[in-house]
Amino acid sequence: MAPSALLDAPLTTDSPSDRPKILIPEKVSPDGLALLSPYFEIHQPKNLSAEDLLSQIPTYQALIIRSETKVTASVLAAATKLKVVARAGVGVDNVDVGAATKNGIIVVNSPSGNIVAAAEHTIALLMAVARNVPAGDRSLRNGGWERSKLVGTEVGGKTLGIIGLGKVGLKVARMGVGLGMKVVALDPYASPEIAAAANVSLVGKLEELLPKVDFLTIHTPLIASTLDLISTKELATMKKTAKVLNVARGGVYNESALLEALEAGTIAGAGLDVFTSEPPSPGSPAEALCRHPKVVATPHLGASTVEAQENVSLDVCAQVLSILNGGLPTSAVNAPLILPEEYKKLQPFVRLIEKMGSLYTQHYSSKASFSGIGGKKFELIYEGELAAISNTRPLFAALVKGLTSAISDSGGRDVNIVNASLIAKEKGLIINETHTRESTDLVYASLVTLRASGRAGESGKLISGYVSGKAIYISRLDRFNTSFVPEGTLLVLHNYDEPGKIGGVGGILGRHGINIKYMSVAALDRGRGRSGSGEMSVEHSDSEAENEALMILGVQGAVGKEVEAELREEKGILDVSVVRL
Ligand SMILES: NC(=O)c1ccc[n+]([C@@H]2O[C@H](COP(=O)([O-])OP(=O)(O)OC[C@H]3O[C@@H](n4cnc5c(N)ncnc54)[C@H](O)[C@@H]3O)[C@@H](O)[C@H]2O)c1
Ligand SMILES: O=C(O)[C@H](O)COP(=O)(O)O
Repeated sequence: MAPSALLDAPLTTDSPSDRPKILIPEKVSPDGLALLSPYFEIHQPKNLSAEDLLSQIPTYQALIIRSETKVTASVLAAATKLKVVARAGVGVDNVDVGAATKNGIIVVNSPSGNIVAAAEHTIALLMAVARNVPAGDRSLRNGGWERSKLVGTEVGGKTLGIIGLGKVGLKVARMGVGLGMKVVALDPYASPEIAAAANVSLVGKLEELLPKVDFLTIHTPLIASTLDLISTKELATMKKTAKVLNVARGGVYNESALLEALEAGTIAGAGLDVFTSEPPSPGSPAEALCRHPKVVATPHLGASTVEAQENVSLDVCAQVLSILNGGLPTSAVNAPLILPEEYKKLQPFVRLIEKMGSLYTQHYSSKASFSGIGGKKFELIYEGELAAISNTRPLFAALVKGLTSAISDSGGRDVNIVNASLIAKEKGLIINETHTRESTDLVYASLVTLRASGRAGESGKLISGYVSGKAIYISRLDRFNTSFVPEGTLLVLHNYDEPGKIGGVGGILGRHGINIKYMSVAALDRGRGRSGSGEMSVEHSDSEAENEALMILGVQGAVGKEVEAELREEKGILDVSVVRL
């Protein structure tokens, strides 16, 4: 997808110092950066220390990294402006994704940009360990000509064991088959059909796989279940002639156990691209492995091809561009996938629902009976066309943002699709979404209703809204049908529906220099509301008097406490709330 597909309004090319800033502390291909440089100030410091990253991160909106930068919880907590961490590659084990989610920071990666590179590097190591290529090269450079000492083994006809038949593993499997190898794999989540189509025999247990293989390669992520997956016990069950490969992550083989097995002749060799600490720390088993005569080692070069680096750079920079412009990523690690077409349809409703949430909190918090939003049950009811959209996560997030923004203590952190559920949980909000497709008498293409029910004894509340073109409207507030744009400063006055009210209120506002921009008088809904939400029951603790109305005024000028108090004292005014949307 072209990055511009998600852009609503083009980003401005302000003078460099005013532009949002992007930090790129590692080498990332310039292909993707060209997408960003017209709009953002890009900093590419060399050898940025952990301390420098921590002190500099607060000024950046985006951070683009590879596998060397450690994006810790402390870095993310300090990153008050950061919207996105983009990993120009696959593995995000150097990013504290949980902390990013908590802070509302999207983590994106490039899940397929370097698969070919990683698979080809695995095959390069396979051939190198099978045919002693590096040892021959080393010997020759030192003036040697050691032919009989460096006799290798053919891979054709041999058994290649693969643990992890995902994107890289499957590619390696196909390449192995191409080399004439028999391929056996272990992956509890792999599709048997895909494996069969690639001529791969799946086995169910490690014990079944290990004794069979001449070469073993692991292509899993490093997670709790794969840490030290192959250690002393497992190595002991392998052929003495077997050789192992690791182009996944350091730690899937226990490095001390592997070193011992090579020393003891339990297995014959290893090709290693990744280590538990990179570069291996002095004196560590990883460092000893790199120097070991039976090992061919490379410094995490699996993704280091020109082509892969172009791919991953373009992938993540397009996502950074989209996110910094309020759009969506295409492959977020900690956010749900939403198709761009769906997101476009949802966008005006995102604005509407955020305003509805904010209107709810501000309008009702002025009432003596209001007991906060925590512990309340909210229902978002989607009617009409909107009911057909299944992925409404942005609408859920918009409600959480709207409800909490007026009372936010989230340290200025935005509520977004990444952290909305977490924040809702923290604030004790219970939010359900209902898709009502049966609504037949809707005036609008889609209608959204927010229904809030309080704790026992508290009355329920309703707010409905709709979208017309790009404009958003509130069509109902509790028992009153209305139509106003939820923007700017609004005065919501609950009053008796009798002559003179407008003049009295206008007089007070005029005396305080407050300009009325527009006014909407909302009448009591006496039947099924035209908005379709009339059948939803609203409990009232207020008087059920038939002659009540709501007056909604869009005003310009500061509405202070004294103005509010004066309005409350005005004859026939039952209640007043000031809402800033
Ligand atoms: N060296 C490099 O430069 C380089 C480059 C690219 C990828 N990688 C690494 O390669 C690894 C694989 O990447 P990928 O894109 O193929 O990932 P992937 O998610 O597509 O595949 C991983 C596979 O591992 C399987 N798996 C998970 N736990 C398992 C277990 N306990 N036993 C067996 N199988 C298990 C999963 O089912 C999945 O099929 C990752 O660790 C990635 O970071 C390294
Ligand atoms: O996870 C990955 O994408 C690979 O390990 C590549 O890491 P790199 O970007 O640091 O080369």
